Amino acid sequence: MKIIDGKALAAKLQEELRVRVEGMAVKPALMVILVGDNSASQVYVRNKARAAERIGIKSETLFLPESTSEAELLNLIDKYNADEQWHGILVQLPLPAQIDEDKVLLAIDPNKDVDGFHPMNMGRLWTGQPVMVPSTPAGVMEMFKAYDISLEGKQAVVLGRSNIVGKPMAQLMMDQNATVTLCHSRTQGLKAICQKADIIVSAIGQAEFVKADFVKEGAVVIDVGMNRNAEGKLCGDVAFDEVAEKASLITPVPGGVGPMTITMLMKQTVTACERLTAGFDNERVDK
Ligand SMILES: NC(=O)C1=CN([C@@H]2O[C@H](COP(=O)(O)OP(=O)(O)OC[C@H]3O[C@@H](n4cnc5c(N)ncnc54)[C@H](OP(=O)(O)O)[C@@H]3O)[C@@H](O)[C@H]2O)C=CC1
Ligand SMILES: Nc1nc(=O)c2c([nH]1)NC[C@@H]1CN(c3ccc(C(=O)N[C@@H](CCC(=O)O)C(=O)O)cc3)C=[N+]21
Ligand SMILES: [Mg+2]
Repeated sequence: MKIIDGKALAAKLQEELRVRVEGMAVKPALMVILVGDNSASQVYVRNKARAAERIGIKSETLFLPESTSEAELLNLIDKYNADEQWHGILVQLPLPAQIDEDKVLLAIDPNKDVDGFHPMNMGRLWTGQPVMVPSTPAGVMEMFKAYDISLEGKQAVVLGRSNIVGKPMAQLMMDQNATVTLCHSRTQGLKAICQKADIIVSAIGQAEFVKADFVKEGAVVIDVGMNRNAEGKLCGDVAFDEVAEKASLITPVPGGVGPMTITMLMKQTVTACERLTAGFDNERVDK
């Protein structure tokens, strides 16, 4: 068994981005909007700010109260859409109950949608013309590349069908010629499906759900989950110690997918800046 070191790979890719940004006349700028005081979200936005700083990306985090109305948030998004100094706009999810997430994602200019969550960018991904790719699945694909994991003809199983992880993950792997099975809470016979997989990507948010008997000898196991176990310790969806004995490659939590997510978000911000300063428009230009 070998551990896929997301932290080290993220550091390497961030250094490459730093060099790329050094050569840019206009420095990329990212606006992160956090509504409410979700403690996990605070950690994530702090990690994003740190990575931006290391790379030379300007970033600002707007901390809005839990009581913020949908109209207030939509107004702010309009403001940053129109403001040329910002190339990326990210609204941290989840949002408080009074705010409709779909409306918010639709309001962000697709050219500035560094999360790749706007329906336009989602649609482009599914039709094979990606511009902005959701950062978590993009980070997993970078791991496959860095560790020479070919997806060609492989049986891949994705656990979780969310718009931000499971669905784009399945699409990206299919695009690399894997045969993908997308599982969710209504899937019957989930364990047996996993047992046939060459590659398992778990993104369900259930601590230690994927056990050793789910996993074929030699499979690759990617753990996207970010959970707290009974002792309050950060852990993934995979029972790491027992699964590690069967997997050929496995990601840890922390230090696996999380740092890659942050890094791909930074990469998209750099790309958004390059495209916007070159005058590309997502809605009109087929590039
Ligand atoms: N490391 C990183 O960078 C990131 C980590 N995460 C983490 O990944 C996990 C998933 O996130 P996200 O996609 O946003 O979560 P969602 O809650 O939006 O989606 C969870 C998905 O998992 C499915 N699911 C839940 N329980 C089970 C189960 N017991 N068996 C099978 N399927 C199940 C759900 O099924 P159904 O659709 O039927 O309800 C749903 O499709 C979370 O732990 C989150 O914190 C998320 C983003 C980035
Ligand atoms: N609009 C939006 N975009 C997102 O990309 C988004 C989001 N909302 N909401 C929440 C999820 C989750 N997410 C993570 C970011 C960083 C780590 C991360 O840095 N993880 C580290 C350490 C985390 C820790 O110490 O708690 C690690 O796994 O090693 C994890 C998860 C982005 N998300
Ligand atoms: Mg909501």
